[in-house]
Parts: sequence; C-alpha cells; structure tokens
Amino acid sequence: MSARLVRVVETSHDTVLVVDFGAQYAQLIARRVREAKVYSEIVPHTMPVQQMLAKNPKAIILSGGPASVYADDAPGVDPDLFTSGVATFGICYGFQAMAVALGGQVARTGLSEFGRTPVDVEHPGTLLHGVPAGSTVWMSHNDSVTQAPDGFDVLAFSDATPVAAFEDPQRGLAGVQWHPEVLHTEHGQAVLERFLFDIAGARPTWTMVNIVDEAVEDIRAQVGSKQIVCGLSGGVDSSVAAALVQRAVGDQLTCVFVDHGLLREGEAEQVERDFVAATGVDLHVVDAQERFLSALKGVEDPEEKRKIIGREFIRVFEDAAREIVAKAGAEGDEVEFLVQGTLYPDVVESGGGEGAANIKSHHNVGGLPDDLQFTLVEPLRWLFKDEVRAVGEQLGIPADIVWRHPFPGPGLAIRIIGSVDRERLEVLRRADAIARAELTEAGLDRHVWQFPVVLLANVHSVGVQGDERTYGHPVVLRPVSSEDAMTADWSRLPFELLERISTRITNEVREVNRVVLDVTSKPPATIEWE
Ligand SMILES: Nc1ncnc2c1ncn2[C@@H]1O[C@H](COP(=O)(O)OP(=O)(O)OP(=O)(O)O)[C@@H](O)[C@H]1O
Ligand SMILES: O=c1[nH]c(=O)c2[nH+]cn([C@@H]3O[C@H](COP(=O)(O)O)[C@@H](O)[C@H]3O)c2[nH]1
Ligand SMILES: NC(=O)CC[C@H](N)C(=O)O
Ligand SMILES: [Mg+2]
Repeated sequence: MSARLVRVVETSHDTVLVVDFGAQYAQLIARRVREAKVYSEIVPHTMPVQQMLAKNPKAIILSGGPASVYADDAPGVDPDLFTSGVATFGICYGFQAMAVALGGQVARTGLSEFGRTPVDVEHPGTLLHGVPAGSTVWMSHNDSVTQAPDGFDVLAFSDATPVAAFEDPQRGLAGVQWHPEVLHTEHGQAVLERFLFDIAGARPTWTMVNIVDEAVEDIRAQVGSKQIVCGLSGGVDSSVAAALVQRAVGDQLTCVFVDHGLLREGEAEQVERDFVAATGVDLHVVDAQERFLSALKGVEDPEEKRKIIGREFIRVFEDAAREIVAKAGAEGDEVEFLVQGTLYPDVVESGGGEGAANIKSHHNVGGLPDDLQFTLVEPLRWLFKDEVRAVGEQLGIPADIVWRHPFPGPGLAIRIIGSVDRERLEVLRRADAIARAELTEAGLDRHVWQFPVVLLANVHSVGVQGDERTYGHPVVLRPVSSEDAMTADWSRLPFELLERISTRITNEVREVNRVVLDVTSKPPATIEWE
C-alpha cells in the first residue's frame, strides 16, 4: 500500500481502530463503523499501544474474542490505552478486558447466554440514550462482568449478567456485553453511533463522494503522466477500479481483458460489448486460451492451479503492456503500473490479520509471481464489496455491472474438481449457463450473492436415461447468500426452481446424470470448492 494513501486517509478523516482479539465479527464491526460514515481499520491485538496511537485514532473499539480474561494466555489490554485520552469502546471480550484492566471483576458465573437475550436498561446514560427500557440483543458469552470498575455507571443488566453495559463518558470509556454489530441486536447501530458521535466526538465524513474524490487525487499523484494497464474481468471490482483510474488519468489507461478459456458462456463477448459501451475505455482483448490450458494440463491440486493461473495472468499483462507501448510509439517508456481490483477482505484474508491462516491463494494477492515487474495500483484495497458497489453507482456504472455476481479470476478451473481440459470446461459451461438463466428467469439474481456450479469430474455416478445405463458425472449447485464473502450461508432457493434446473441440466448436458445441492455454510466450507 502506498504510504501516501495511508496519509490521505488518516489526515482527512477520523479513524477508528478495531482491535481484533480473534473475534468472529471484527470485519463486521469495521463495516458498521463505516456505515456510520466514520473510516475504520482492523488491527491485531498484538500491535503495541504506541503503534496504535501513532495512527492518531479518534476512537478504539476492542472486539470480542474466544479467550477468558483470567486465562494464562489471555490477550490483555495495555492499561496505557485507557490513560491515552483516546475514547475506547469494549464489546464482549473487549468489555470484559476493559473491566479487568481498570479494576473491575469478571467471573465465570456458570450462567452463559447465547443468541437472542432480553436486556433491561436501568439508566441509559449517554451510550444507551434512546434505547427502550426493555430490548432484545444478541449475546455469546460464558464470562460476565460482576463488578464495574470505579468511576463507571452501570447502564443495563440481563437475567444472567448484572453488568451488561457501562460507561464513564468523562474518560471516554464505555462497553457492552452484547454484540451491537450483528443485525439481530435491536438498536445495535444506534448504540455504536452514540459511542462514536456522543462519547468519542467522531465526525461522519467517510462518504462516497469523498472516497471517490480522494481516490482520484491519489491515483493522479501516484501515476503522473505514465501509461497504466488495468486487468479487467468485467466483474464489479475491476470495473469500478478501471472507472476510477479513467476518471483520474483518462486515456493513459488501457484495459486488458484476458480470455483464458476458463470463462462462462458468452462472457468474453459480453465484457467486450457492455463494458466498452458503458465506459468508452480502450480495451485490449487477449486470447490466451491455449497458454492457460496447456499450463494447467493434468494439474489436479487446487493451490497449484491457482499459482499457475496467477503467474500466467501476470505474464499476459506483461506482454500486453509491451504491445501497448509499441503501439503508442513511446520508445523506451515502459508500462510501470498495473491496476487491480483488490478489496479490503482480500487484504485481511491474506494475512492482514496477525497469524491468519492461508486458506486459499487468491490469484491477485497470494498467487502473484515473485518476479512481478509492475507497481500495483489498488484503489479499492480499503473498501468492502458493498462500498465498492456504492462507488460504482456514484461513478455512473450501469446497474448490471455493479450488481453482477462475483466471479473468481481463476474462473471455471477451480469449479472443476480434477484436472481441467476443453471437454470438461464445455460440460460445466453448459450446466452453468442453464443454472444462471433459470435464476434470472425466476427473478432471484439479487437474492443470491453468487451461484457457482461445480463439476465433479473425478467422480462418476450411475444413472438411467432413456432406459439405458449411464455412467456420468454429478454437478453441484452452490447458491449462497453473503454480505462480504467472508461468511456465507446456502441460499434456500425454491424447490420448483431447483427442479427446473436439475431437469434441464440432465436433459441438455449429456455427460451429467446427477445434480446435487450444497447445503453448507462458510465456515465450515468456503464458497468455491477449491
Ligand atoms: N479475465 C480477466 N482478465 C483480466 N483481468 C482479470 C481477469 N479476471 C480477473 N482479473 C483481475 O483480477 C482481479 C481480481 O478478480 P476478482 O474476480 O476478485 O475481481 P473482479 O472480477 O473485478 O470482480 P468480481 O469479484 O465481482 O468478480 C480483477 O479485479 C482483475 O484486475
Ligand atoms: O478473483 C478471485 N480470485 C481468486 O483466486 C478467488 N478465489 C475465490 N474467489 C472469490 O472470493 C470469494 C470468497 O471465496 P471462498 O469462500 O471460496 O474463499 C468468492 O466470491 C469467490 O468466488 C476468488 N476471486
Ligand atoms: N464473544 C466473546 O467475546 C466471548 C468472550 C469470552 N470468551 C466469554 O465467553 O465470555
Ligand atoms: Mg471476477
């Protein structure tokens, strides 16, 4: 990330740091803060307090976490934080850790609360101003604060928890046992906003107009008068990134669309037609089917597939950059910059959070080759997907691009379980086209986040079609709902729709004799099968 961009963000907006104690919901907390128009970043709990303070935060939020505050290896909070003058809000584990650090008591009372829980507000104070006397919140804890630290007012209690919320507005400190960030909690956003605005005094300046203006300014400063290429897939992220760069440096930008042979039916034609029509951008289409398919020949391991694809993408961008420079007749002037549509969850998932495991190498982050020659320009690396969509709308990108379902860069290669070849790709492409067309026909595109169809090319199953025995392959339908692809649930599509898809696929795609539905959430599964 460019040091300049860090400065632009930090000096023109109030920043809220979300300290991650291993929470399920650290990302969600950051998103909710941003929904209140305050810029927010996640930092690991291992970051020293001095380093946090160096980011000049307006407020700090301590997240929940799996540990018990008195356990030997429990992550603690440096008491310096509470004398630094920075307003601090504790949620669940963060609330308990704040209580202990300031001299309160936490105990495992034997009374746990999970899920929907009624709380009584006995004294709203500043934090719970406007919250009714009885409301329902979402809890997930075994330990409870049994005594608030000196100087704090206790604001609420539940059946199992004598201290469910407290505050000391003079010192800018407050906390709740429940999770204000989850949708099931009534008045959750309002409580976060009382903390942000009334206790911390943060300013709501993180708006789409400001985000766009600042990104444009920053790209201009980074790129100057040089040529720049953008890997454009026609997906939401790269379309929005390209539109931002186009606004910043106009015709210095050339977009490169790679047809790697792993695309869905009609995709290449659609990107060429719709994207150019919508933006007027200079689009360079590369037919690299042969190159990708021969590099992938016989490869079954998912990580190996991803690494090969990441590498080939970059090699194609390098070749394209050389051609673009030659065409422009600009001798000796190399293309130094490559625009990618990398998002904040990509950054967090690929080790932005301390000790985060590598689940899979996204082709544009962990899958990049070591000898990358380009300087990356990633104007969206601070944003969540819903924010990217809002930026896209702000830039006037048509709704069918902004609301497209995400499609992974490695394409159908990671939806064929087993090695990839032209025949298998063709089978999957036909099944996928049927599923997508029926979803659209049913008017349910906006109800699902994504709808992968997966070909189990390594598996055979017996069927009977036209009174004859067949020995074909199953395909898996994987419709999911999600807010940001970090977590997901399987979509409850109507049975009639599933039936139509199943019948059409087995009738129209000869190689497939079985259609199954994936009913796993993420976690424990992931959205894509590889
Ligand atoms: N076929 C392609 N040609 C050129 N670049 C691509 C292609 N596929 C992916 N990329 C590059 O990889 C990046 C990451 O891909 P990813 O699928 O996450 O984003 P996207 O396609 O822009 O949006 P979406 O997530 O909505 O599909 C893209 O932003 C783009 O820069
Ligand atoms: O551009 C991409 N390059 C990749 O290598 C990649 N792998 C997964 N995805 C997409 O990321 C989201 C989360 O996917 P998973 O639950 O499978 O990890 C889902 O939206 C996936 O489609 C990718 N996108
Ligand atoms: N969700 C949480 O933060 C839980 C905090 C702590 N582990 C408890 O069980 O009470
Ligand atoms: Mg994509």
